[in-house]
Amino acid sequence: MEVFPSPLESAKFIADNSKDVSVDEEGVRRVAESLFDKALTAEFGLEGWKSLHELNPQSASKEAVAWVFLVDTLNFSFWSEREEQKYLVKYKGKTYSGYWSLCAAVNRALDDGIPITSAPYFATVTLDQVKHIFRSDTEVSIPLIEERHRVLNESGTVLLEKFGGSFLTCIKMSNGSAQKLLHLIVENFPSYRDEAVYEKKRVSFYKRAQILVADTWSVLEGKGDGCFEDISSLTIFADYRIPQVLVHLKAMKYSEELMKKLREGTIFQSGDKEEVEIRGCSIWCCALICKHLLELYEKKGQDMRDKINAVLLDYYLWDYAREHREEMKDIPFHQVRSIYY
Ligand SMILES: Nc1nc2c(c(CN[C@H]3C=C[C@H](O)[C@@H]3O)cn2[C@@H]2O[C@H](COP(=O)(O)O)[C@@H](O)[C@H]2O)c(=O)[nH]1
Repeated sequence: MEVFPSPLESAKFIADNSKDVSVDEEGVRRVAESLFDKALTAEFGLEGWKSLHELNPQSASKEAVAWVFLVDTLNFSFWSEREEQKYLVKYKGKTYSGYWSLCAAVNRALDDGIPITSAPYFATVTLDQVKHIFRSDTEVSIPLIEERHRVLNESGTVLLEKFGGSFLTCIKMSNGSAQKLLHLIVENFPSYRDEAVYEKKRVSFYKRAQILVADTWSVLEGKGDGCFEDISSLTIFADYRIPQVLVHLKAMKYSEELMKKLREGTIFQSGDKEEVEIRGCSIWCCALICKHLLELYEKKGQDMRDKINAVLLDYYLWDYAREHREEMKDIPFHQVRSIYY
């Protein structure tokens, strides 16, 4: 059995050695306090995954699980070099950008009778078919279209060869363990192996693998095959929006030098020191926010461990970032073209 570095241990190691990114303890405390009342609302709960997002599947069927697997296999790199020229998809009268444009394109294909979520289809889908399915309603195409085609064929082939063509089989093999499912995903689907080397040590983030476990938990409403007793062992998902919102909320800080590079629009490479520090410190910062939030409730005699975890904190912060895009525009996000997030 291969050894996988733990994203949480990786994050602590990165945060302890980071030069250009730091977690602000006082800021973390303030964010935890500001979330105290929120933690009890529907916005923070597992139900929000369906009730707040019309493009997400509303059922807990095998087809809904297949939808989650397909979307999280393609859940990466939606940012555009110029804000005014973006990939957009119109669906049922609404125009969607970023991650939601991916979901809109998938739902549009399904409505057109294209079985995009079925493994025999996406294992052999052609590049031209992928270009048609993810066609844009602007001049700007979806980024990394060739890589998307490659990971679709790769993931579909693995699903067919190892799991009878169904991700639900993979979920059942995890026997209700989030960590087991995480390892099955990283072990069998190469495009999910989101790792780096930092200060000569192998570190992991497993952003798409962890969000796939989390979205599986959400779409199955934490019940049946989706009841993971260790769901709280997952970390937040180190994308390019969570770091932005943590800096905006002053729970995390960038050095002057890094801020200058970000403001100049530097394109980093996957695995660069700055990128690893941004992602690792984001995971560690959110682990501390969760810890403080649980302690605040403990002081009031309330054990909130089944209502507060990194998954729900992540979903809340990610939705917050989308709703506060305007206020956050002076905080740059780090630009990397990568299939990992
Ligand atoms: N940390 C974290 N990263 C997330 C998500 C999601 C979608 N999850 C939604 C689905 C159900 C839940 O209720 C969530 O609302 C996408 N991403 C990442 O964001 C980036 C896209 O950003 P923008 O360009 O602004 O759309 C890109 O790296 C993408 O991989 C999340 O939840 N957490």
